[in-house]
Amino acid sequence: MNASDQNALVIEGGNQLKGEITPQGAKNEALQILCAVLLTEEKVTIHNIPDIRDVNQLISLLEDLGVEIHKIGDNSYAFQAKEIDITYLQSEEYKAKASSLRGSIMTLGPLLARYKYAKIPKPGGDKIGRRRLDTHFLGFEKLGAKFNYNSDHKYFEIDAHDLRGTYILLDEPSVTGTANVIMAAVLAKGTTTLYNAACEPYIQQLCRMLTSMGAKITGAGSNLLKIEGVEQLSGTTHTMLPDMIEIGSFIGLAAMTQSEITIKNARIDELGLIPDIFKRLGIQMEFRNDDIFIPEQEHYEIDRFIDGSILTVADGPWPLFTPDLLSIVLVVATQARGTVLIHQKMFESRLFFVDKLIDMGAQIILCDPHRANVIGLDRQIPLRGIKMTSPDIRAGVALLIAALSAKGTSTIYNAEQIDRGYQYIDKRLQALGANISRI
Ligand SMILES: CC(=O)N[C@H]1[C@@H](OP(=O)(O)OP(=O)(O)OC[C@H]2O[C@@H](n3ccc(=O)[nH]c3=O)[C@H](O)[C@@H]2O)O[C@H](CO)[C@@H](O)[C@@H]1O
Ligand SMILES: C=C(OP(=O)(O)O)C(=O)O
Repeated sequence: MNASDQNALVIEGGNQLKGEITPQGAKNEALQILCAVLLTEEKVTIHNIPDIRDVNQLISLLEDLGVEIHKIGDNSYAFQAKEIDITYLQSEEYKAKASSLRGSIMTLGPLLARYKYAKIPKPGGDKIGRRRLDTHFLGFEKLGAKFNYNSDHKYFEIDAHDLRGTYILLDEPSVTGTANVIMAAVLAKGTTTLYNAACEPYIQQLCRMLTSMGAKITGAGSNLLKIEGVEQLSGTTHTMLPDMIEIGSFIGLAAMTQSEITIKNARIDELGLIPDIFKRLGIQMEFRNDDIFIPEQEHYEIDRFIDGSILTVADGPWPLFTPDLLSIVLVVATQARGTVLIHQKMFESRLFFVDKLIDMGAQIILCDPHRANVIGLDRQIPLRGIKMTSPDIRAGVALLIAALSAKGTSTIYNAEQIDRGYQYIDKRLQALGANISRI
């Protein structure tokens, strides 16, 4: 038995689910916000932190760097980065921990801002194609940092003795890259104008938090930010938004399993195009105050474009549709009535999980690494349970949704991929009536 066999989900499919589910705090926001605690020596209290693998690893990394951490509630922590042990960056332990998740890359900006030096191994995260980091380092260089990549030891090392605000046109609106440059710029001398910035709700939340710490940022929510450097930042209290990717996943789950589900406290105002895209797949939903009610639906029919042509669902930087939900859209389409073209523009290896769906009986043509054509089965034939391995976090949840709708038993190996981003997923879905166990 290998390691991945030891963390598997066994799913008995075909049950209709029913009930209420509350989304966890947003994983990708948490990774930014946690890194921002390094920017001040004062206390920062954070609420709604999801209890998931990536986030817990980042918290542990902060602790190793010398941040004082107190758990003050189920999902609340107090952090105080009075003194940071910069020598820890030279240790093998740091290398192992920092390279195990993507979010660790965002310690760079705060470390540069406060300690003028940072070092990081190639970060981890999903293997979903090339994940370049140029935007981060080009941005730091524009602010005056000297960057060196040690290809023997696979380390990025940066010196930033004199960070100065300037005009930066990012080469692409990278989410973590934008967060890094913002965090380096808030304590730099002078004003930084950041154009082609990412503006996902994660970034907007980071800007809100930094502003409440005393940073001077305008333009949050747009792709043009102005950051006037300040001498120092103070402590604050911040609450994470609900995870929009979990919310989209639960909408997809309800449709696929023909279930009536209410997603509680969804912060609908922050979901951008997400509800609209699921509505175009034919999924009905009602907004009840801040809850999303998804009724049991026997059939759902994929819309066409106004000119009658086949619908395409594609990803893009915010406010376009997030790439992290395309796998879910794809799986939901397998049981819809109609056809859709899924176009994953950003990542070249994120659609490769469709072979598992095809094994389960789904009708999908993988046109190339970026595009898949899904011909919905309209529940005429259920998917069949199979044994499979989860290649990445969102494919993992898409396969879980497929398994919950399928006839028979499925086993999903490598379930830690799912645990990286979904809090107690088996227990929370069991509470809705799902038949899931962990082996
Ligand atoms: C920890 C974290 O927050 N991870 C998220 C973050 O990763 P991350 O910040 O690593 O992703 P980036 O925004 O840097 O870009 C992701 C990929 O898309 C490509 N790209 C990006 C922008 C663009 O306009 N065109 C383009 O092709 C990049 O070259 C890169 O290969 O943002 C991704 C894109 O939303 C999400 O999938 C990840 O879940
Ligand atoms: C790709 C993702 O995460 P990461 O960037 O941490 O790999 C994701 O959250 O979908």
